[in-house]
Amino acid sequence: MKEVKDMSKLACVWVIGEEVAAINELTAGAKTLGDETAVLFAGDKEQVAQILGADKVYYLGPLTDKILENYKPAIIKLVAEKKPNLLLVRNTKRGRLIAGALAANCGINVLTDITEIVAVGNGVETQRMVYGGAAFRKEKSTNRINIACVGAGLFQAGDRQAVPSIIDVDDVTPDVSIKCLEKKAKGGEKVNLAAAKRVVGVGRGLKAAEDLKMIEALAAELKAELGCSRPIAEEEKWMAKERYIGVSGVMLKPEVYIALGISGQVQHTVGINQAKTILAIDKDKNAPIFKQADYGIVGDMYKVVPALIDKFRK
Ligand SMILES: Cc1cc2nc3c(=O)[nH]c(=O)nc-3n(C[C@H](O)[C@H](O)[C@H](O)COP(=O)(O)OP(=O)(O)OC[C@H]3O[C@@H](n4cnc5c(N)ncnc54)[C@H](O)[C@@H]3O)c2cc1C
Repeated sequence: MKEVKDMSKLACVWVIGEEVAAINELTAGAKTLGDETAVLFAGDKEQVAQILGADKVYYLGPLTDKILENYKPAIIKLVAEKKPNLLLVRNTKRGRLIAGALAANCGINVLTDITEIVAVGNGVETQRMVYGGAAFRKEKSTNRINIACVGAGLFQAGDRQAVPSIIDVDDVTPDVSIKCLEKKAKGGEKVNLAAAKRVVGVGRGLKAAEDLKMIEALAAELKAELGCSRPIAEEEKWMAKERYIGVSGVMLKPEVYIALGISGQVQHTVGINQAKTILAIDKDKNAPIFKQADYGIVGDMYKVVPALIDKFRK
């Protein structure tokens, strides 16, 4: 029987990256957008086996004394040769830099900070936030090749994934005008809030860092991850930056989000738009968070949270 092309998909979508978890997440998205998927990976060769879901992995080389950008010549050559319809990179400084280099060298359109992407004809339609998260803009790119910079949590890696075939790219001459001198493990915690099913978020309603114990106790009862609004991480520094939710932080997709002492400014709420159920607790009945919440409790969180912990324990 003749092969039937799925018209809602592009012929070929690639993912470029160096972190396996991020690559697997982007690959899950690539599979929804393209018939054929491939990953361009630079890093520890042993990690290639952990890359799942794509049809192929092009292995560029290690990153011991190098950075991903050093492989720009090989990436540009491969893209110019194979002409995938769409490339996906993480929306990080490094990902954006690769996107810029590809745009300059291969005439590719760069689609930044996207919150939604669908294949349309031979191009893509994307949505992204503008005015600091106060509004969304839809864009359509009909360019032959596009590269989208995607934040954490837009796609979710599946559980059972196919093992790709591995292709060692052999004519790689890294451009080492920038050399990696030292790598240090990042201090603090590693958390993937974007994948959490339940999240308890706390805001400026919290009076002191030590009161976090009360919030942690609630999160523990609910088997939930802890998150926060930006001021709690950036200003107070009571929680790691990886834990703040919103336009400049993490985008959540949990079953349940509980907002404690968070007023609900748009820069925060865009990060919880995709939560299935939102419960808000705030002492101000006019707090904007109540407009978005499915359930609301107007009250002092210092009274409501211990009462909830008590109830859950019983
Ligand atoms: C460009 C830009 C990007 C930004 N990006 C982000 C982002 O990604 N994420 C983010 O979160 N913010 C972001 N912000 C900041 C954002 O605009 C808000 O300032 C921030 O979200 C407010 O945090 P909050 O709700 O914790 O604090 P507040 O707005 O001060 O709200 C505190 C709430 O706690 C309530 N409260 C006080 N005491 C109690 C109590 N005892 N019990 C119950 N309720 C109580 C108050 O009634 C109030 O509603 C950004 C801002 C800009 C300009």
